[in-house]
This record gives sequence, C-alpha cells and structure tokens, in this order.
Amino acid sequence: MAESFQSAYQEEEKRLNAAIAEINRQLERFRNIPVYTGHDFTEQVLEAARESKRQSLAKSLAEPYFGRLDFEEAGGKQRRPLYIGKVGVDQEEVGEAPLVIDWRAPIASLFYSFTGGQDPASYEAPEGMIEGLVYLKRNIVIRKQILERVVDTFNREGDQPAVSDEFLVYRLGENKDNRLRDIVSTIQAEQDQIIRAARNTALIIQGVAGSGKTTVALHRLAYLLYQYKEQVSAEKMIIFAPNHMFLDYISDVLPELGVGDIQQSTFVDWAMNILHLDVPLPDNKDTLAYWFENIEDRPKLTDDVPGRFKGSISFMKLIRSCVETLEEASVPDTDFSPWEGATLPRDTILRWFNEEYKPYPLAKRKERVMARIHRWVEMELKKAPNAAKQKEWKKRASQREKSYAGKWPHYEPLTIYKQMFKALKLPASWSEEMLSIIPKQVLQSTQSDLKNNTLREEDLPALVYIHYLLNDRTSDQMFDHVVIDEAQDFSPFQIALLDLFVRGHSFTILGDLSQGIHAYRGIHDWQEMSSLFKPDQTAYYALTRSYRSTMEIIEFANGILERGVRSDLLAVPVFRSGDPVRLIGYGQVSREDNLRRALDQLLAKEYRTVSILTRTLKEAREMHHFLSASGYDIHLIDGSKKQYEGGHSILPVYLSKGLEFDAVIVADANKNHYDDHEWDAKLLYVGCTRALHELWMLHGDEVPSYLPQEEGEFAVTGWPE
Ligand SMILES: Nc1ncnc2c1ncn2[C@@H]1O[C@H](COP(=O)(O)OP(=O)(O)OP(=O)(O)O)[C@@H](O)[C@H]1O
Repeated sequence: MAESFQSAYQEEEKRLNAAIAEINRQLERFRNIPVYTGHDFTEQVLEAARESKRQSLAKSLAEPYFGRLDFEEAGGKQRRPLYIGKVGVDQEEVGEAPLVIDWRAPIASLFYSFTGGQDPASYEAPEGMIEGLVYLKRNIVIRKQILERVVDTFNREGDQPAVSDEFLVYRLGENKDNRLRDIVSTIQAEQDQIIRAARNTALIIQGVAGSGKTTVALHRLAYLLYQYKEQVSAEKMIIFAPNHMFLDYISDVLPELGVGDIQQSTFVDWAMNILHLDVPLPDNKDTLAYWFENIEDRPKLTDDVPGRFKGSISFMKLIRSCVETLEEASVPDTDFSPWEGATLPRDTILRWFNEEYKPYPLAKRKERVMARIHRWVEMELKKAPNAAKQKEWKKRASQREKSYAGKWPHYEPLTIYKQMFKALKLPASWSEEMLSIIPKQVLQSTQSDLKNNTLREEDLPALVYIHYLLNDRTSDQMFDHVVIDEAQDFSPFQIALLDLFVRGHSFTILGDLSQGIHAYRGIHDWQEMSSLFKPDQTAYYALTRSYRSTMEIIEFANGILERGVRSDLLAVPVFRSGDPVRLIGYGQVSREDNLRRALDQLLAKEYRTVSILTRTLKEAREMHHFLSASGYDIHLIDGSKKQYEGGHSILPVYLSKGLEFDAVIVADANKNHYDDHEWDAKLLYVGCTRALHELWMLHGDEVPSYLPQEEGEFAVTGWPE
C-alpha cells in the first residue's frame, strides 16, 4: 500500500513539474508579446484575449489542477488520464489533449458524477452521450506549485468498489478561514447535478443546513458563464442575499473561480434602485424584535399579517386591477381639436389607446397615442388652403397638443400606493369592494406608516410592480440569470416580480424551510413558489447531505427538528466524527462567568472562529460589552455592518443565518429564552447548525422539550474533564 502510494506520489510529482514547465513556457510567450495600446478595434479585441490568457495561465501556475480521472472511452479508444483544474490549459500543439481540463467542461462532469462501481460511466458531450470506463479517480492537493497530497478515491484495479469519502472528510475537517471557499475539488454528485442543470429553468432547491446551497449557487454561476458564454454575461447575472455582510462573506468564491462582475445585491437595494428612491427604510430591528424577542406575548402568525399579505399573489393581482382601472380612465375626457374646424373624436383616441396600444405599459401607451395624434395633425395640415394658414394651424396645433398631453393624469407608484391604502386626501379611484381584500390590520398599519412617509421592506414589491406596470423595464434592467439565496424568506410576490426581469425564467432559488425563521413574510411551502411557473419551466431538487458539521452536531440538530418542528427534512451527515455536543447548566455560577469559561476553553483549542449566539440583540450587546471590558478580542455582529470580519464574534442567533464558525456557544438554551414553540425550535436549529466542529449549549434550569433531557450518543452534559 505504502509502496503504491509512493509510486503514485512520484508519478504525480513528475507530471506536475512537466505541467508547470509547460504553463511557464506558454505564459512567457504571451508576456513577450508587447501589449497593444493603440486604437484599432480588432487589435484591441486580440489584446483583451491575450490579457485574459496571461491571467488564466498565471492563475493556474500556482495550483494547476486538483484532480485526475483515468477514462477509457467505449469503442476501444485508449485509456488516458484527464487532469482537472479551476482553469483549462490547452497544449500549444493543435490536436493534442488539453494539459488541464476546466472543471466546467462536459468531460470533467465525470469527475463529479462518478460514484464508483464496475458499470460504465457516461457524460453528455456536444456530440452526444459518451460512455466508457473510469479506472482511477484521484484527488491531488497542490499549494504554491508543491505537491502536498495524493489520495485515490477510486481505483478500479484496487479493491475499492465505491468512491471513498476520505478526501472529502479531510477537507471538511479543516478549520474555517474567514470566508466561504470554493469546493471545486470535492463537489458531490448531487451538487454537480444542480450546478450543471439547464439554464432556462427556475430551479428550486430545498437543502438542509450545511448542504452547500450557497456554495453550489456560486459554482452554478461560474458554470453558466462557461457553458453559455455566447448567451449570458456576468454583468447580467445577479445574486440576491439577505444582507451586505453576507454578500461580503461569500464574495471571495467567484473571483477564486475566475469569475468577476456578477452583480450582488439585497432585494431592498435592487428595488430602491429601480424606483430611484433614496429614502432610508426604517431599521427593521423593530420588526425583528417584534417577531423574535416577544417571547411573553407571542404574535400570531396568519396569512393576514402585513408581511404575508403584501407578499401574496392576491395582493399582486389587486395591484394589477387597480392600475388597469386607472389606465381605463386616463384618456382625457374630451375630443381633440388642433384648431377651430378640425376634430379628432375621443372615441378614435380611445380605440387607439385600448386596442392598438394595449400591450404597452401606461406611460408608453400615452407616448404612442400622442405620437399618433401628431401624425394625424400632420395629415390634416395638408388640407390647409395656403401656406400662411398652414403656418397658423401648425402653431395652434402645437400649443393644443401640449395642453392635451397635460390633461393625461401623471401617475407615480407611491401616489397610487398611498391611494390604495387611503393615505392621501385624494379619493381612491377604486371601489370599496375591490380594496376589501386588504386585511384590516394591514390597512391600518400601512395607512399610518404612509401618512408618516414611512416605507417598509414589505412595501417594495408592490411599488416596483406599479412602476413596472406604468413604465415597463429597460433592457439594462433585464437579467440573464438570478440566484436567490435564503429564498425561504422571499415571498411569492417577490419571485413573480423578479420573473418579469429575468429572461427565460432562469432562476436558481435556494433555501431551507427548516430555517424559515422569517415566516411572517417568507413562504411556508415550496409549492408557493413552484406554482408560479408552468411545470416545464421549473425543477425541484432536494439536498439532504450536510457537509458543514460533524456527525454529532448534525444528529443533535436533527433531534431539534424532529421533536420541535415535526419536520422530516432531516440532514444526512457525512461520516465525520467529532466531540459530542455539550449541554452545560449554569448551576450556581453566574451566566456571564459560565459563558466566559466556555469561551476560554474553546479559544484554548485554537479554533479560528468561535462564536457566541444569544437570543436577542440586547443580550449580544451586553455580553459583548462584558467580554470586551474583560479584555477579549471578540466583535459584535449587530446587523449594521457591511463587512464580515471573521475571527471570534458574538451575535443574536437570527443574524447567524448563512454563516459558519469552527465552534459555537449557544447562550441561554433554556425554556425562558427558547420556548416549546416551533419557531424557537427553528431558531435553535439555525444556531446549532452554524458549528463546524464543536457545539456547546449553555443553559439555565429548564431546557425546552425538544433538546435532549439527558446524555446520549451525540450529546454529553457538563464541562469537559
Ligand atoms: N462538496 C463539498 N465539499 C467540501 N465542502 C463542502 C461541500 N459542500 C459544502 N461544503 C461546505 O459546507 C459548508 C456549508 O456550505 P454552504 O454555506 O454553502 O451551505 P448552505 O446549505 O448554504 O448552508 P446554510 O443553509 O446552513 O447556511 C461550507 O463550509 C462549504 O464549504
């Protein structure tokens, strides 16, 4: 065994040296071509191509590839080793097999989809399905041109029938640096299927915590850009994420995959930009505090709460009917007379407006009708008896066209919206019956907000939709592909609205219902989203394997889901075992001293990221103050920061979504902080699943019923010996 490892290592070292020499040679050649700085367009294009080549060669030089697959195509073709890397490198000799194959190339899919066994494997090439036998799947770790590790995860001629997880487990066991990383070397078959799914489909992905949703979405963008380079461009792709800090946290992955310029935004920023609004929305801390911190007097969650109603398709339909009613009444109530003796009847204008220009949005319809009137005037002018008369008519007509145009009502999204909620003195143009679907509590709270000129996040889909109905969208507002992360917190209205801005329903929508802690505005079932698309426009995938945490943490968190949420969306762990979860009672010692002791013990283990999760922001602040005053280098995450600082942190559990830490201390995992309520169970689930290697739950006297009440296979009680 050791011998064969030795020879594999030597073989790969030799191959690596040869590859580096070749890449260096190619790079040198490109560097020796003088950079073109002139104005000739063709030369500029060629120079851009050379520059991109220089950059990709330079990138591949440090770590040319990470995997090798030996494949023999059916039909007696020769077995050959394929080396797979983040960037493809061709041989300079035409017709020779590539030196390195880009991980996104069709043949590279074998590296990911092959799950072992003796059967032939196949991949979809442009010329059709190619079948053959895989002989070897090898993971290769190269750092700064040095070969560090060679691990065979499948060897047909060895004694392993299935692909082993050894390399994956080694990778997952590493401590976290500050940001999310790429996973090109260990993408799993079920993830690869999503990454390579066809472009014009609204993919909906339910994935358990830690199943790689965010990571997979980023890899999918890189794949789409490679596979459909003629049809999509990076600037026309966008990722929506819950907040700026999260966007910052994931911001290293795409550049690492050699992809730049993809837009990253929150829904709020995107909407405000379309609306040209620059008013700050009120801090949603009140909303968060209302829903998350009101433990004594827990609000009731129904479809009539503002977030749910304003995110519903019935609200979207109401808006459409309201704007349509306005449209019908917007043609001025008179005939048009450009000068005495000439009249264009209102009926004709109405016909143009209602029939010929009906498909256009209101602003464009008005524009078209006015242009049509102008053309009619020009025809009429030809009937003038002489030039002087014609001049006089022309002058009069021009004034009257202007004044007629002024009679069309001018609509603004916000005015219409305010009218719908009767927040303006101007009477609403719609019948009481039409508006009666707005629940009373929504009407009252929104009316009072709008009277104070306060807009909330939940009002934005409606405003953007009104804007769209009035003005349409411009071509630069259209997207080639949209990724929505944490999509369980999006509403059906938001998705239906975004669908108007994306070509071919090209969506990747990812989320986890078990982490639906914003259920007062998000969806409760994926059906709410899939029903927005025709069956052939959408596809559903479920990711059930969780990669982030150790087996013990995953099983512990599954227990919370089973008992507290009664969910069957349980995670399947990768076989990576660690320490059991620790349940530690405060006992006679103060809560602060207990937390400090836990922090000390975990910091001593030299984890790069340790985090304390509190139930409320106030508690996070107080704890942060206490620890900072005691000299700890730990920062507070309070939702206001745009940058993710990494390191050791303290934050309320609801802000921890999407993030991960080597070790997590959950503070106050007791009943008066986390009640026996599904929502609290989800919050704790989110908190627990942030931990990669170690999870400690500190608590007062009574723990909620969904936590294990005594020691078991995955959890132990008390401090470590
Ligand atoms: N195939 C893989 N190989 C190695 N690491 C992986 C793989 N898939 C996921 N991971 C790791 O698992 C962790 C979780 O990934 P990610 O944050 O993308 O999951 P998620 O499903 O979005 O999680 P959550 O919903 O809990 O926020 C990350 O550290 C990621 O690098």
